[in-house]
Amino acid sequence: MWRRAASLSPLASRSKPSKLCQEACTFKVWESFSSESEIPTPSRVAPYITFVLGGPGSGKGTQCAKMVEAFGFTHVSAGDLLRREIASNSAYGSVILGTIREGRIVPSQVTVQLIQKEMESSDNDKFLIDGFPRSEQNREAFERIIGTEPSVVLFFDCPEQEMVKRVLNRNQGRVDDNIETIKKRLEIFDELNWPVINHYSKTGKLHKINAVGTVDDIFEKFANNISKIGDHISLAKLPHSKTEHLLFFQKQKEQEAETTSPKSEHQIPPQPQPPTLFTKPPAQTKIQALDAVLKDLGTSIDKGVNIDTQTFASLWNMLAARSNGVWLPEGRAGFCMECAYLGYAELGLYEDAMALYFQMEEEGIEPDRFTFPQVLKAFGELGSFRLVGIYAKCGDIVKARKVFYKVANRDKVSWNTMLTSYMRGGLLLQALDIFR
Ligand SMILES: Nc1ncnc2c1ncn2[C@@H]1O[C@H](COP(=O)(O)OP(=O)(O)O)[C@@H](O)[C@H]1O
Ligand SMILES: O=c1ccn([C@@H]2O[C@H](COP(=O)(O)OP(=O)(O)O)[C@@H](O)[C@H]2O)c(=O)[nH]1
Repeated sequence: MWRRAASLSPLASRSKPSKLCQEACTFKVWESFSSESEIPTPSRVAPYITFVLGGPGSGKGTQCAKMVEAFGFTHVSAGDLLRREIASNSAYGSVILGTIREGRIVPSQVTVQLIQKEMESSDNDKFLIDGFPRSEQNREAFERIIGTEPSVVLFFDCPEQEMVKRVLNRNQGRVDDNIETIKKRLEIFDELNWPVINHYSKTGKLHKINAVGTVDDIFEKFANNISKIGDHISLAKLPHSKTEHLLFFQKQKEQEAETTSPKSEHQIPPQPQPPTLFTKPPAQTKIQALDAVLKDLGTSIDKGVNIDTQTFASLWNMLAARSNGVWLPEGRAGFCMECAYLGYAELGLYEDAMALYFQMEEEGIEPDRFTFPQVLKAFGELGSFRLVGIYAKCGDIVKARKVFYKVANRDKVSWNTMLTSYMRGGLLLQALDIFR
């Protein structure tokens, strides 16, 4: 579930002097804006968020528009949201206008709140957040208020000269597309955006894209980078022409509709299945992409970086590889299973998580320091008698028995479930045996 923090805490106390404090300096002006009434926390699956970073004119907006058309992401441009706020003549419009005209950054809570509203008004769960976060304060505010982190961060790397040329030719009548403001924006970008880029580089989420070249060439790199982490696009299947994009996206939607919507009202919608190991491997390109991601994550974990659960969940989605079942690269089976486990647990799919845990146990994979607390949590959330039931229903009496004997306080329900399982399996002697 993705969640939001209950309140917006002022940024002023964390700020330092100099340009770095410009957000905080204007905080008072925005205070009332950010104290709007809270909207109840939505009950939704964690969204798949991609931050799209890059200097002014690096081509973020152009590429995001293409991703929307081709793969159905929802494009949330922070700059567009702010310009919309100005156009709506809201009480804060004129202050936002002044900030943009000077090439400075609008206080984090204002932008985050606009992003939040935009995300909540969308039915989609795949977002490209363009031109945000522009500072560490932006990033921290997003994490605190929205309560989640991006799965992927893309950085469009473009030389300054090229950016200036593009912005001056943009011709959209923007108040900030003039040489003075561009200089200021580039200065601010250098000072405040690099720490964000470095942060995501350290967490292994950052993918740098060379933003010089034709729009189509860059798009291919952009889409490939997103597909490395997400399960939304298969690298091997990535189409090239515009018509192919549309057909591909249409097909994806149809497939998704088939797997998610019940055929009739009596039919139970399909539940995520625990992974089946070592089924048919996917195409070579996908194997390489998976290997690269796993290597990155493995290295980060080895270095002690705490990989966030959203990434684990994304990895799990990727590993599920839909119709092919799950394919695990050699030597990383344990790691992948743990990721999958954490993905399940984080999504609240405790039954699946526990089923996978027992599979891991059978494979001789011990939970590590990240997984173990989640195993305990899943046990607590699920109640062990339900596990006995799950196994009994699947006809796996050996596992059911194992769980049953692991539970210290066996209650009436667990005794009954175990007994019924034995009876159902025709194991009368074993059924009697549990009373000894
Ligand atoms: N690869 C490219 N080569 C040349 N011009 C480009 C390229 N990508 C975008 N542009 C143009 O550069 C300008 C800035 O692009 P835009 O997507 O608005 O950048 P950003 O959102 O990063 O500020 C636009 O006029 C756009 O048409
Ligand atoms: O998260 C954001 C995004 C944008 N802006 C302001 O909006 C301007 C335009 O941003 P946009 O992303 O639209 O343009 P780009 O910099 O990509 O050309 C920036 O210079 C900032 O003044 C901001 O304050 N916070």
